[in-house]
Amino acid sequence: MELEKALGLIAEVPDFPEPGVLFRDLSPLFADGPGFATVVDALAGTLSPGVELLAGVEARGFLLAAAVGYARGLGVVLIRKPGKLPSVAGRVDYALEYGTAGVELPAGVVHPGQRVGVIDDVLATGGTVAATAKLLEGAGAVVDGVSVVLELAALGGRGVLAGRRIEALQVV
Ligand SMILES: O=P(O)(O)OC[C@H]1O[C@H](OP(=O)(O)OP(=O)(O)O)[C@H](O)[C@@H]1O
Ligand SMILES: Nc1ncnc2[nH]cnc12
Repeated sequence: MELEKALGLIAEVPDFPEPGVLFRDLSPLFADGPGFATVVDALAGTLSPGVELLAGVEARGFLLAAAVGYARGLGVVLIRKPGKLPSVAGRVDYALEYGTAGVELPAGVVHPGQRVGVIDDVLATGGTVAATAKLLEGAGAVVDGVSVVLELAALGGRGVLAGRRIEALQVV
């Protein structure tokens, strides 16, 4: 399937999870085999050549990072919401377009100097990716690019992540 058609499978849901938010729901894209494959291949094509490990952000980022990791022969570190990991290397709390959240890094998975590519579905305010980068860099890793399916430019994430290599398959 063509990338444009695959991206067209993303649904827009007004006023979710709260009034005023136009929620981008990737569920129909994830459920479409050819569409999902197209997007995974396109994301795989955005990775820096030196990337050694992928970081997937819970929950939608897990799906994409796992598939891209398989496609490129790379492993995945799960960046989790707080309270899920038995052994934690670090935690960062942050604000979202809707509410607040936190992320945790599992202990003993990321090594100093390791080049990690960050994968998520949506870049909005940039809070999630900034927190993820802080976690990874706190563990001594090198964040070597951020790849997302959809960037919501009006929410300013690219500015928050100034200086980082950001690859978005679609910017709206
Ligand atoms: O750039 P930001 O403003 O930080 O927003 C982007 C994040 O918001 C969504 O995750 P959410 O926290 O809703 O979690 P989910 O994947 O578990 O639904 C999305 O999957 C990104 O991770
Ligand atoms: N509008 C939005 N749609 C989907 N995910 C999001 N994460 C933050 N803002 C979002």
